[in-house]
Amino acid sequence: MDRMVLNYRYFAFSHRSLSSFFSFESSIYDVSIFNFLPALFVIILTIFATKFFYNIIYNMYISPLSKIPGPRFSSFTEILVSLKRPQGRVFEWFYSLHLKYGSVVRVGPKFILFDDLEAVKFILKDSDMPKTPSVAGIRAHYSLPTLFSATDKTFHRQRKRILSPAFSIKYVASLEPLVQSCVKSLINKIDSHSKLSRKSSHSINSTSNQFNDDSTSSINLYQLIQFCTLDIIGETAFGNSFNMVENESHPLPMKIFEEMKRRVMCHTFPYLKMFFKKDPWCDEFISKIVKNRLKQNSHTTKPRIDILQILLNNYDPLKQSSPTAPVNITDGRTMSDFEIQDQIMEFLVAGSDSSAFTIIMAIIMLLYHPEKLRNLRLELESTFPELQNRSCEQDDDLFLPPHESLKSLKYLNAIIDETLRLFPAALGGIMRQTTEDTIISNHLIPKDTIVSASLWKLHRSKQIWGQDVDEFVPERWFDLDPKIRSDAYYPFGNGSRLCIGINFAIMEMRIMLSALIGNFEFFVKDGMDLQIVQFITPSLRSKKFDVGVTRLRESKNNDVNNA
Ligand code: HEM
Repeated sequence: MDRMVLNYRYFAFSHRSLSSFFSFESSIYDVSIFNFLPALFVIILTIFATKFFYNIIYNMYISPLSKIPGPRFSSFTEILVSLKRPQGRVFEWFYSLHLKYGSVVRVGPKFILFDDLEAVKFILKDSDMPKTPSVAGIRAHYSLPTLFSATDKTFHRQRKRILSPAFSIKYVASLEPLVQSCVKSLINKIDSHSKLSRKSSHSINSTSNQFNDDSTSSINLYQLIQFCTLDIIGETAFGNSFNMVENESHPLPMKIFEEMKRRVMCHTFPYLKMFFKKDPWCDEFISKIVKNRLKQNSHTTKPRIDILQILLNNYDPLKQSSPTAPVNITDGRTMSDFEIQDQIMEFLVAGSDSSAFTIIMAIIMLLYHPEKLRNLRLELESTFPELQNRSCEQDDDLFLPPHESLKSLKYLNAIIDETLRLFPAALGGIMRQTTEDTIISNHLIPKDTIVSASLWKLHRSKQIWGQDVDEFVPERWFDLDPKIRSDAYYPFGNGSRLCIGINFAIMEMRIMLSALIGNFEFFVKDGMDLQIVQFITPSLRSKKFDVGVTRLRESKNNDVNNA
């Protein structure tokens, strides 16, 4: 009791003395704070300025990365990369920097490009480094990873494990009839245009592959191919074709492009986020896909197994459904409804854009290299003799080869390989981040540095591929050293992050390319804008490749008559 009183007295005393101290001092304090404010401001400013200038000096002269060549400005800021990004031409700038500075180039204080074989092999295959945190910029929400954008290894492994059954060789083979039905719609649609073209009066010079008429019979082949790859992903992954080819118009490709561009911009300029307004169209479109499937499932006991069903099977209603709530990012097995939405978006983008881009680039290359086009046709005609006996008058005479017989076609496969060499989807490079101090290409690369494998440059290295590296030469693949294929060619990435859709994409490209080239003669329009841009996936900037078209038999008959 005494102690309590004592303690209380002590508290009363100390409290009184403290309050008197404050009341006594406060007037002095009020005066002094104004006196000291400018000094305080100067001190804070000096600390920041010192830190700022120290960082610049450290990055320019002291950091182990300071010995790596690159634009002077890039040694202390990444702003040059940020400024180039909105134009979608960063890949071209990186390429020119390699030409200027060599194999290892510094493009930011902690951002290094590598184009030599050993370094790229180490970055993609041997080291298994995680993706850079910046990949989160392509997610719908920063805290919710997807398979492509995962940086956490456990999360990535779990998510890949649950999705892999939908991409096994056996399962992909079972999807062939669905792919064929979408490609059939494509060639039927193009055929209906070629019939129009027969009726119209424009002239086509079939020997020079030129087409100079603005008549309605020209088609935007790039758009049709994009529609077809989206129909295929809709049919195979989500259970319904979007019928884009059939209707010949759909906002989806443009809306996806705009949304991806918005995400890149928000990530590049986070302080301007409020100016990049989100269009709810994509979310609403995807939400309809999910609702339709749930409705279909309520009428059947045996739901179809595809990507959408795998996502729904792993739905966890207890996981947060709002992107603002915290999330356990190490759990890649279960998904909230928000995560399912974004994973679907990812498959729509990854599963259609890269394939469509590769197919259109292959066709462009073939149209500008008629002798290669002829070689492909000869190969198709010798494998499928029915191609030589077709009549263009019969509608059901369109050529649609089975995948099994395309697998061994040397020239067709070489064309796909050569296109992916010259125009890999990851034009700007594949980025990873070091998790510890690491030696790459004899340079000490500190922990947390972005290291990028410059695929575009490696795929065009004269030392590896020869003097004709910039030429389209499918023949180079016939007797290529297998070591070059395995170590210097990464169109689908490598290691644990290898493209999950590789088997699917190859089947799709073989079928579509052979069906297009086997059925039609395309005629290039003058003055096409063929500039490539890359935001997340690459595309033609104009979103257009306008061509004239006729059925192949007919164009051959014309050649004979003209002769
Ligand atoms: C010609 C067609 C394609 C090309 C050139 C291509 C290229 C690539 C590349 C280079 C990567 C690795 C990126 C990295 O390591 O950072 C990748 C990953 C991925 N691709 Fe593809 N891709 C194609 C088609 C597809 C298709 C058809 C799908 C789906 C149906 C798909 C889905 C994915 C996914 C989900 C990833 C992330 C895999 C992971 O991180 O584990 N891709 N792709």
